[in-house]
Amino acid sequence: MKQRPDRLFAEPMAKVPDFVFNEDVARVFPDMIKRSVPGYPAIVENTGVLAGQFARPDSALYDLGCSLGAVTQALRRHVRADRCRVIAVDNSPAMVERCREYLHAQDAMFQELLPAEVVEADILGLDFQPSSLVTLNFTLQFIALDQRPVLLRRIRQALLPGGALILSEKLRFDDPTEQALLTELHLAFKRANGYSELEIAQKRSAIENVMKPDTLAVHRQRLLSAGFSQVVPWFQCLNFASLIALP
Ligand SMILES: Nc1ncnc2c1ncn2[C@@H]1O[C@H](C[S@+](CC[C@H]([NH3+])C(=O)[O-])CC(=O)[O-])[C@@H](O)[C@H]1O
Ligand SMILES: O=C(O)C(=O)Cc1ccccc1
Repeated sequence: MKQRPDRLFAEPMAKVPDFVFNEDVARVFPDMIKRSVPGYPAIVENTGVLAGQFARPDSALYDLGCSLGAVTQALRRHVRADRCRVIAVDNSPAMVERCREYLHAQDAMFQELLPAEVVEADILGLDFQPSSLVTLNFTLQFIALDQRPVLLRRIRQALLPGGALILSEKLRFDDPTEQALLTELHLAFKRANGYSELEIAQKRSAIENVMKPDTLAVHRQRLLSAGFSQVVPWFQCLNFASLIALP
């Protein structure tokens, strides 16, 4: 499928509107996320590999906040457990429409893929089926702070023994030196990927009210409070990390 470059914040804006996952964002999303999130391709591909170890027969695999379904595609490439199905969920109509198109294209290219359905819904209102794997790939950071514990508790309750939640997030750091260093290095990553100072500044202003990163300590404590027994970080690239949470 054709890859369009992200130029959404390239021209000066009188007032930068809050970031929303609309049609404009969906159109450039693969380019935007690869150039903005260090380690994103490695996290997506290896989420599929990890899922292969946790997936159990006759269970659901959830991709929550699926956007265009990159994680769903990785799950379908790597998971071999019998009679598993992927349930990809997003509340952005533009993302869901394109996600379905991408999955149909994957169906046309490969045989014997896991069945996948894309549901247009708020993940806070889901009635979870018994599940061996749940992924929140850069989605929890967009959920209201007071809703995060409720969502994690529901996920924990849906998880079967031997299953896992894979949680990927941008991190914030309490230590000012660590926060400043990793923020500066993330800026260098964006510049190296062709974003201008104006694009970087306007994007930052667009996401600051809608995307609220937590520290690793907050994530760990909240997961344990939600009933998870153990939290194992498996990937970090600058201020972006991914955790395995075991039921
Ligand atoms: N309450 C909600 N209910 C459903 N979806 C939501 C909600 N809030 C936000 N979203 C959706 O969560 C996604 C977050 S992007 C995930 C990337 C993807 N996982 C990827 O691996 O490519 C991360 C980013 O852009 O940094 C968007 O598609 C939102 O519409
Ligand atoms: O943290 C950032 O600076 C980002 O740009 C992350 C991001 C990536 C894609 C959509 C929204 C936020």
